[in-house]
This record gives sequence, C-alpha cells and structure tokens, in this order.
Amino acid sequence: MNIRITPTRLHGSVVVPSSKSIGHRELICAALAQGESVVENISVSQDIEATCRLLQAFGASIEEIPSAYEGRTAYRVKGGLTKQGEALTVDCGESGSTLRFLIPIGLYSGNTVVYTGRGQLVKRPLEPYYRIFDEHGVSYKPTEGGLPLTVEGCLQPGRYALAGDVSSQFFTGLLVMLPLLDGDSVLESTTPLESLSYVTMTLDCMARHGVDVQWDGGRLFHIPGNQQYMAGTYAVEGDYSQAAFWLAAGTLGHPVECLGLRHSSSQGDEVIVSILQRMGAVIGQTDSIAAHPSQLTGQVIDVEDCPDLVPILAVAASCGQGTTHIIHGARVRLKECDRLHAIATELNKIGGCVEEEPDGLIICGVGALTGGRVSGWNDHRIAMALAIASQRCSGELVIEGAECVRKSYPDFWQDFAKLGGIYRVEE
Ligand SMILES: O=C(O)C1=C[C@@H](OP(=O)(O)O)[C@@H](O)[C@H](O)C1
Ligand SMILES: C=C(OP(=O)(O)O)C(=O)O
Repeated sequence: MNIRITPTRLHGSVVVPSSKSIGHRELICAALAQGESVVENISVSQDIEATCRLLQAFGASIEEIPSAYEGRTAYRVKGGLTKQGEALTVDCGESGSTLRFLIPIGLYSGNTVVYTGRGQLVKRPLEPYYRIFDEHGVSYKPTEGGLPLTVEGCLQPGRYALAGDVSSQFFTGLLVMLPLLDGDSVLESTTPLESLSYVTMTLDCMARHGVDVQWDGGRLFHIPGNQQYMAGTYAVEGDYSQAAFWLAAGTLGHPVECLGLRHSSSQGDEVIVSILQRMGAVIGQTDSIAAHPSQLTGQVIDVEDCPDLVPILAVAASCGQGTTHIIHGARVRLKECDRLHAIATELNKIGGCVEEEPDGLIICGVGALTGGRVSGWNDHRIAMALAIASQRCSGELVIEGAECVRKSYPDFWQDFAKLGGIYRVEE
C-alpha cells in the first residue's frame, strides 16, 4: 500500500499508543507467574500479537477481556508453561523482541522449538545466543545462519557471558528466565552494555512481579535462583518512541500535544523531550507533553541508549538549521532494515543532505524538502518518520509500503489524519 500525502502542518492532540516494550515485558512476566494477571491498556500491534502467540504456544492462557481504556485491549493471563508432546513451531513475525526474549523461555519450558519469522528478522543477529548455547550444551540449528531456527535443550544455573553491543534483547531474555532456575546465576556483558535503558526497564518490570536481580549498574548481574513471578494487574503507560514522531511534528508545524505518557518513565526514549529541547524546541510538560513550532538547530546526539529515535531525529535535524551529528548508532543498522542507510537514502531523495558514517549520520539542516516518492523499507519507524517529514515538503510525498506501520502502530495513519494530515491510499 502506498500513501500519497498532501503536505500540511499537523496540529492537535493525540493519545499515543501504549509502550510496546513494556507491553512485551508485562505479558511475559504475567505468563511466567503462577495465577491470574491482567495486563491493561495494551495497544495491539503485530509485534505484541507475536509475543502473545509464543506465550500461548508455551502453555500460558491469554484471553482478551474488555479494557477500561478506549480503543485498547486488556489481556487476562493465566501463567504456567508446560512441556508439549512434540516440537513446537512458533511464528515471531518480524519482532526481534519476541524472538530474543522468548528463546530462553522456550528452553525453560522444556520444549524443542522451531522459531520462524519474516522480513529482516530472518537475518537479524542471534550469535550471542549461539555462543552461549555452545558453552552450555544447548543444541541449535539455524537455516543459513538465521530463521527457521530449532533450539533444544535446557539451561542450568551458572555463569553467562555475552557481548553487550549487538542487542540488549539478549540480556532481557536471559534476565527474565534465569531467576526461575534452581540455583544462582551471573550474567556478564563482555563489552559496555548498549541500549542499557531497555535492561533497566526489564529489571523494573521483574521487580513489579517480585523478582530480584542484584546489579550495581556495571557489567555484572547477580541473579538469585528459585524465584517466582507474582501475578498482578498493570496498565501499560504511553510509548515515548511513538510520541517522538508527534513531538517532532509539533516543532515543525503547529502545536501537537501527546496524551497518555508518564513522566520519569523507565523508557529510555523519554529522552526525546530533552533532545528536542536541546535542539531549540519549545515543549510544555503538564499532564500531557506538547511541542510547539520552533527553529531547531544542529546538535551532537548520542543514540547509544535510544536507537529507535534515529529516523525521526534525522527528519527533525533535516528540517532545522546547522549540522547534527548522530553518534554511537552502529546497532541501528541491525533493525527492521539498516536504518542509518534507509533514512539517509530517503531524505536525500527529497532534498535532504544526510551523510552516512559507519556508526552514525551527519545531517545538514536544509529547512525545507521537495517531496516525491520514497520507500518505507518495510520498516515502521522509517515510514512514520517520512510521514512527519512531509510537513516540510513543497510537493506531494508518496510513501511506498506504508502498511509496515502495523508492526508497532497500526492506527498511525488514522492518528495522522486526526491531526489534520491529508493523504490518499493507493493500492
Ligand atoms: O528491549 C526492547 O524492548 C528493545 C530494545 C532495543 O533493541 P536493541 O537492544 O537491539 O538496541 C530497541 O531498539 C527495540 O525496539 C526494543
Ligand atoms: C527494532 C524494533 O523492534 P524489535 O527489535 O522488537 O523488532 C523497533 O520497534 O523499532
């Protein structure tokens, strides 16, 4: 599906979807708990559906119940993983989180599991797990280095060491599972741990479910064994990674207000507010967060801890003035597409001036863009960032493959229209 946008300035209020990252974690902790939990205020997306699918295959019961939040879903989750008779084949869709979070849990469930997926997920890195499996006697069989991947065996309490510069998702996967084993474990990052805020978010969620990890902020995590997840009820807060698109829109056009966000969140992407402010944005924070039209100027932006913000930051920087240098973003090449290359290519097609570096971008603010045809690269964050860039285009902008927003934000185009965006769908 292509979307043809007639440039206009967005304005108004939007209730942002609830956090996908917290949603995955809450569903997993609930599925590991004995007893019944309710996970409230879920924004259903393809990635969240993938996590539910896998947890159900591993034996958890997940049932949709009426939500107290308009347009949202609540899930009643009855925990308990069971060994099934035969090998399970599970479809992770395109969700890196689902695959990496649930591989250790699949081992814990005692099943032989064949993990399948689509798009880039088939090739996204899994080597840190392979090294651990080699050291700990777990058998695994990838297909041409990727998915489908068969994993069989079990993990014992012990010492686990893995690189921290590929994806923090491996740490989350192990951190969530190791406390269930019948002895203590130590998890070590052999490099500085990137995307650290996502690990903190994991520990936060585990703590809410009564599970403890000892961590002094360094590279070692001490994980007492024989712990149990407690069931509970939790309503997921708004998603800062998604709010980032609307806040950037507000600085480029007319004021845009985001509702549903929590101040002092465990989400590292909350930093979008201070990054935009540093670029010169006027942002008001009350119960909601509102961005106002502002002249943005170039900055050095370190994205080590907020990789998902890169596409929209590249757009904001292009629409400002001066040079922005995005640094520590090598991992951003390992997402749904090579996001450094994709956003540089597409912005340059429409009058931007973006240069790729091995681990970052140099962006010259050009203020205004031309419009034309761009690709969404089958990557939700590229498509959504380009949609916001349309505000500064002098002519129509066609985004090819715009349906990819379903991965994280199926209502994105509806919200775009609610904020005054004008577009036509071209099949
Ligand atoms: O743990 C999570 O929820 C996520 C971690 C990040 O990945 P990396 O740790 O691979 O950077 C982020 O990019 C992804 O969208 C969600
Ligand atoms: C990279 C993302 O997700 P995942 O790694 O879970 O596929 C994302 O949502 O931008």
